[in-house]
Amino acid sequence: MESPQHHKAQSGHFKPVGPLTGRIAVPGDKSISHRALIFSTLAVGKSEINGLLEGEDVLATAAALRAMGAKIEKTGDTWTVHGVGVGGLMQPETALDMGNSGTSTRLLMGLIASHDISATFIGDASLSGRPMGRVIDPLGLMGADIQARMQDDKACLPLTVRGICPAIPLEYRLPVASAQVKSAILLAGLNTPGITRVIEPTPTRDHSETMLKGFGADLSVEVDDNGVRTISLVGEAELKPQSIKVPGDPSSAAFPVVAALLIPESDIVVENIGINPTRAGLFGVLQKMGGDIVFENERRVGGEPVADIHVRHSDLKGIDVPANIAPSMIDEFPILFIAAALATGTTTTSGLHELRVKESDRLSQMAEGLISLGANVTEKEDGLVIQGSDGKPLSGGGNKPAIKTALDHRIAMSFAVAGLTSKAGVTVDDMSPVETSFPGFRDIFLGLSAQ
Ligand SMILES: O=C(O)C1=C[C@@H](OP(=O)(O)O)[C@@H](O)[C@H](O)C1
Ligand SMILES: C=C(OP(=O)(O)O)C(=O)O
Repeated sequence: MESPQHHKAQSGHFKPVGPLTGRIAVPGDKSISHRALIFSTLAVGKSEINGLLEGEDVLATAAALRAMGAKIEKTGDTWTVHGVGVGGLMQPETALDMGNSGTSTRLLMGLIASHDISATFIGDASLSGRPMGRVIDPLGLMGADIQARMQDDKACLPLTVRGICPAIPLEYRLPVASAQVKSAILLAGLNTPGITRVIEPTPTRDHSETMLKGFGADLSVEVDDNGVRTISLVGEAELKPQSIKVPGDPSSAAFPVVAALLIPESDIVVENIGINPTRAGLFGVLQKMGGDIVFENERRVGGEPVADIHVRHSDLKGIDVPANIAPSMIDEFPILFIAAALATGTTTTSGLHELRVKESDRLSQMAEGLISLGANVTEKEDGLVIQGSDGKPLSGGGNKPAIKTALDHRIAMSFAVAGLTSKAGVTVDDMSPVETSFPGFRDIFLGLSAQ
């Protein structure tokens, strides 16, 4: 019932709306939700999770963990996980269907790599084109045997991981700034004797480190003078069950936040959003562009900083977005590009090669879609240069061909927001991928514009 769906395309039309007003919440953080389920599975005993994102990506992780022996159920608003303990995973009987989810795939590959089991990973057309060599290389060094389909010299799904126990502890310097690769290695390290070390020249989201410490793992982080982080994890860990509250997802909050900045007279609060600095880069960039964004009621929930985000309509100015901020807002560039297209002046982005290997090539999909709506966009190898419209709505238009979303939820949601701020509305060819990360997306916007 909860295995990932492979949907039929469902187009959507988004018309200009009046001011957005009111208070809303968005679903739970996707990164933290995946990790809450995985770490709870590795604890001995019963963990409880509140605020879990019930999007298809997270449900794919849950289904795979069940197939490897975890008992995962929902009662009322609370998810309970009866963990099997580090080293206790069972051999899954069928292939693990990861749907559209890169995080599920790469983290679970790491988990399986140091267990004496094997698993085949399959996924949808988007996921099946994404590069897996970045996890295959370090997990191979730890002793796992991974056989993948090759596509244009790139290792891709379907692939089979044959884990090894005991695996060999690894010291690994990340060649690409990726929290998924870091987390895959740490997960493999949990059931490996000795110390596993990941060296991270550019910091990425640190939820795995924070949560592993919370679950009782012996993990330390050292930061040198150049900001290079070394994460050391003592293996053969024993994790203790936890009670976890998942904050609202800043990557989902990004859509109503940008919509409220762009639509005149809007004034909204998005409640209970994670503002971990390794995730919240977009909000700082929008503030630099002149966006009226205030963090209210700042507090900590389960080790993560959280705030209510108050946003009012603002006249945005284009800026030069520094490349080193990219990891802290890597999933938010599509919606930033919409904001930039309506700002006054030029916005320049760079250092964004990674955007080409997400659910779609987000640089080319966004450039193509924005140009079709009348925006002035230049696509470079590692970023977009966008000449803003000086606040004038993009033309959009009923007879323009639908925007192509290429199975990418963030492209779909970005152009939905573009439609709300356009002259004549925007049609998006397929809104079904939105279910991967933001169930209820449309209703939340309807609520804000109806008030
Ligand atoms: O670790 C995670 O939860 C994620 C890391 C990022 O991917 P990369 O590690 O590929 O940058 C991000 O794009 C993804 O949505 C979630
Ligand atoms: C890149 C994303 O997710 P994943 O890598 O898990 O598919 C995303 O949610 O924008």
